[in-house]
Amino acid sequence: MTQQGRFITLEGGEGVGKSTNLSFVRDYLHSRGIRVVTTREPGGTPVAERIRALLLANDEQEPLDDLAELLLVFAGRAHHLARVIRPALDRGEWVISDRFTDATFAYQGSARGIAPERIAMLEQFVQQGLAPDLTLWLDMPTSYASARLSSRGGERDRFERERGDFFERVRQGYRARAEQDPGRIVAVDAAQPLEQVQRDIALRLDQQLSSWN
Ligand SMILES: Nc1ncnc2c1ncn2[C@@H]1O[C@H](COP(=O)(O)OP(=O)(O)OP(=O)(O)O)[C@@H](O)[C@H]1O
Ligand SMILES: Cc1cn([C@H]2C[C@H](O)[C@@H](COP(=O)(O)O)O2)c(=O)[nH]c1=O
Repeated sequence: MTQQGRFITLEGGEGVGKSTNLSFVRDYLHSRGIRVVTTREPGGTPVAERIRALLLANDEQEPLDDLAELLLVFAGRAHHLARVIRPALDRGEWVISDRFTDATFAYQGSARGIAPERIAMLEQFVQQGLAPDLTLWLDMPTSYASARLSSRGGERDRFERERGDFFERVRQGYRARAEQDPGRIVAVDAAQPLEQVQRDIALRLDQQLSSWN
């Protein structure tokens, strides 16, 4: 009998350590004999990566409209679900994604100001009830994240160039999601040294694995 695949997402603002800890979660689950597919949003397939490039591009000549941004996010997600996420779950593999729909509520909803009801409508239409089983929300003060991003260097994408309280609104958006769905979304204090962050994640994964068995 094929085991049921599980869907885990990592969420949080810019530079909180999602990619770093996604590798940790993948290796942790591998070490327990679980077959894992890792992916990311926006992106995750060649077509969805082209949509990602559109979303992240800095085009000062023609700034992207907020509603167009939202629809592009869901267009990429529909394709990603059809080509990668659903097939992997159907094969009994676990999927770990660097960001998913909580990011849409935080960025397009809380930060850009699109009504959550509109996002929820698209969520239902595109995902047809499919949602993460567990979300690790890596949370830390926005000033820490911006210091980490500065030390990483490189050119900033369209989101990373946002100013004012944009990232504070993103953080509030994630907090609101976590309050609405405390059984699924677990806050992890991402301002701690990496070893402690990963001890907290491992503890949470252990609890979750035993409750799923
Ligand atoms: N707990 C930690 N303490 C200190 N530095 C960390 C910690 N976690 C990650 N970092 C460092 O912070 C930087 C950003 O980490 P990472 O790229 O994993 O974040 P991210 O959330 O995936 O970023 P992005 O939003 O840009 O995709 C990297 O240089 C990483 O090594
Ligand atoms: C899934 C998703 C993502 N975004 C934004 C958030 C980030 O700024 C970029 C992705 O870059 P990163 O390397 O993962 O930091 O996309 C968004 O606005 N809405 C979404 O649903």
